[in-house]
Amino acid sequence: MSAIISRNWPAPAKLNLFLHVNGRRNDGYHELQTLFQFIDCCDMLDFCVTDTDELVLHSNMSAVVADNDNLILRAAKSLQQATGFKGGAEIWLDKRLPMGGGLGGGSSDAATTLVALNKLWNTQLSTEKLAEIGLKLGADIPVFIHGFAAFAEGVGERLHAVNPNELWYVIITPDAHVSTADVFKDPLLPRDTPKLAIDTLMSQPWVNDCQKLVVSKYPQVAKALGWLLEYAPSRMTGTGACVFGEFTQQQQALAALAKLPSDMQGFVAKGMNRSPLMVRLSHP
Ligand SMILES: C[C@@](CO)(OP(=O)(O)O)[C@H](O)COP(=O)(O)OP(=O)(O)OC[C@H]1O[C@@H](n2ccc(N)nc2=O)[C@H](O)[C@@H]1O
Ligand SMILES: Nc1ncnc2c1ncn2[C@@H]1O[C@H](COP(=O)(O)OP(=O)(O)O)[C@@H](O)[C@H]1O
Repeated sequence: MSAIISRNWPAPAKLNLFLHVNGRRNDGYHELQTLFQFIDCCDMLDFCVTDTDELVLHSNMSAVVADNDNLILRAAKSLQQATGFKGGAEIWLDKRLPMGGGLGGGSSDAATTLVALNKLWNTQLSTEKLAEIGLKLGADIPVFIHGFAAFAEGVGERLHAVNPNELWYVIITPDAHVSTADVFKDPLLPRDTPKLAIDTLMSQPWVNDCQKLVVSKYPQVAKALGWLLEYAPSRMTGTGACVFGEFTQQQQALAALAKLPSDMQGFVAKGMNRSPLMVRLSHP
């Protein structure tokens, strides 16, 4: 009998609708306040439970990230260790999201792996426990595990559900790799934005405190943002390099994208306050 494959587990991307750096902690990490919203563009994962403890990943990105470094295998291993589960899994990743651009695809893949395997292995960890395991692998993983748009504090682990408008976005992926570590190391990064109270979020102008620094160092990001600002309110997500412009109508977003110069790459996406992962979780 052939093994059963559980298919089509989505790992959506996120945007940081704003990102404030409030200070630096003693351990070197930065205190942030950010507003996470998912978008309807996803990597897709399939899983098959196996009898031995082996974890095997098949993907269309393996040449870029070594298996040992892949957050998917690291997440699966962490779940085995936390639960003592004796079996393993074969995992297929269809990588569709641009990597390392502040869209959180790697973190989302890890979150989907934890949520899916917890169900398929019947290990029955709570969402909070999964988020705790995820946080050790990356600061953005908990929000993908909880699956609701959130105002996040700390390094991104203290989450409060919020409902920002689900707008349409034109997202540009500049041809630049921005290292998160380098941005946070830079002496020119502003680190003193006063903390916001949650009830004032929607009435504040939304900014990304990393943007000015990244724009000054990466002409490709400056160019993409400059172009987008001609059409819509626009910002960078995370520590870059991707930038997004906000549109109320899909049609407007598509019309702007159609004018994108041929030396830039981009796509249109819809904001989602509920992750498609949660919808998949409720299906067999
Ligand atoms: C700032 C965000 C916003 O979403 O940027 P993006 O990664 O999405 O661009 C994330 O929280 C990023 O989280 P994560 O992706 O886990 O960060 P990592 O790559 O592990 O961080 C690399 C390095 O950046 C520094 N770092 C990271 C996060 C933080 N709150 N303070 C820091 O000082 C640390 O030196 C860390 O070793
Ligand atoms: N499954 C994965 N998908 C994408 N990146 C991964 C994965 N596993 C590990 N990584 C590493 O994590 C880094 C950050 O990836 P990603 O989450 O896409 O970007 P960001 O953190 O900028 O939002 C990548 O550059 C890559 O080295």
